[in-house]
Amino acid sequence: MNYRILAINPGSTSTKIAVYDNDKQILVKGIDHNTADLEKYDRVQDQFDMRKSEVLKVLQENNIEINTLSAVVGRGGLLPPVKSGAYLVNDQMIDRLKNRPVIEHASNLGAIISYEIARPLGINAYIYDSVAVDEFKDVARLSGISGMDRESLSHALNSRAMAIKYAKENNTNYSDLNLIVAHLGGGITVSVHEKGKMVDIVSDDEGSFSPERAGRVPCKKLIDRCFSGNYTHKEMLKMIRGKGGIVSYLNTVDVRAVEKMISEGNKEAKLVHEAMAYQVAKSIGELATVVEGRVDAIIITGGIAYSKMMTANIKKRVEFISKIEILPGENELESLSLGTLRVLNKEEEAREYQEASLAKA
Ligand SMILES: Nc1ncnc2c1ncn2[C@@H]1O[C@H](COP(=O)(O)OP(=O)(O)O)[C@@H](O)[C@H]1O
Ligand SMILES: CCCC(=O)OP(=O)(O)O
Repeated sequence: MNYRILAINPGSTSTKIAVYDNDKQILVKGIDHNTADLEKYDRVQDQFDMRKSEVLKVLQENNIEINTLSAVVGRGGLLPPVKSGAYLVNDQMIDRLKNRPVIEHASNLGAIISYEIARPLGINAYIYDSVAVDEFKDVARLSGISGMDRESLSHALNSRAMAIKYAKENNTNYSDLNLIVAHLGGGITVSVHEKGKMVDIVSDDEGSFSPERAGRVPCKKLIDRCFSGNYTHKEMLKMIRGKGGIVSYLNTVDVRAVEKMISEGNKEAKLVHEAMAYQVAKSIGELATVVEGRVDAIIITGGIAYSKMMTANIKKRVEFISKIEILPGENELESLSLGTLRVLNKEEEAREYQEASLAKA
């Protein structure tokens, strides 16, 4: 059977799409959205029409008729906790993402755009390995404040795909290994995978700062700033997501630009670069305790894993824990498409999204 799959990955500044004929990629395209254009929208949800029409335009320009599609898959957004793998997009999921997302995030549009393209065609829309994949053990949920549990929000799609790829390349099974995966992109999350389950993470507000996020910051100082009267709620959120991390020190989110500054002798750039590596290493060390030190490998992935300077600085601090595998870039469009192909081929089953039955069902 031949299947054609459209994969959609909305990010903070771009929408990446790919079309696969079975496991063969026939189109890949990153649609960049102008920052000034995006700032016109109050909520992520308001960008729906603009992003959907850009996706359809790219398909048209590349002579891909939408009625040749077999399924559409979007990066799963900030839902309440879900399991790993595929979910069929349904009205309940759309209602949640449109009206009550756990956090405003571009990936919330993945399911919505997919659904709106798929529905008139009479085909299914899916999400795969959502940001909200939650396989935490109970002990991982406590934050230290009753009623304020930790949340499993991570780069699950790329992190799980890289962990599975590592296992395959080493002729073993994901479910036989303990792995730590550090995803280093515009946001950074680090996850620990114990025998095929992502049992804990260090999220993008619990660990390292990243190009555009603050990571863990001193709580008391943050509270004082919130109540200083100088900032709105929206401005404070932006300070930790969007305008935090590297950009707050160096006015760029591009690690390549930071490395150029370092090569030109900029000492602050060197310190910030080193501090990020130092913080990522601390997150890896923290998660090694979850599996009591029995770590088969540490995988470093994401766009920043292309940086030899960054990976070397992380490696020197964590190689005492386990061997290091560098798998640069992010494989999200391929992971979405191939996951959906497995569903279409009936090798995997897509779950039904139901609000009440979430992660523990
Ligand atoms: N060759 C490279 N060397 C250093 N950093 C890189 C390289 N390629 C990409 N990056 C950095 O990776 C980051 C983006 O990573 P990516 O995984 O694409 O993130 P996102 O999908 O969150 O935007 C940017 O900071 C970019 O500068
Ligand atoms: C919350 C984890 C997912 C995430 O932040 O994704 P991006 O880095 O792509 O924004």
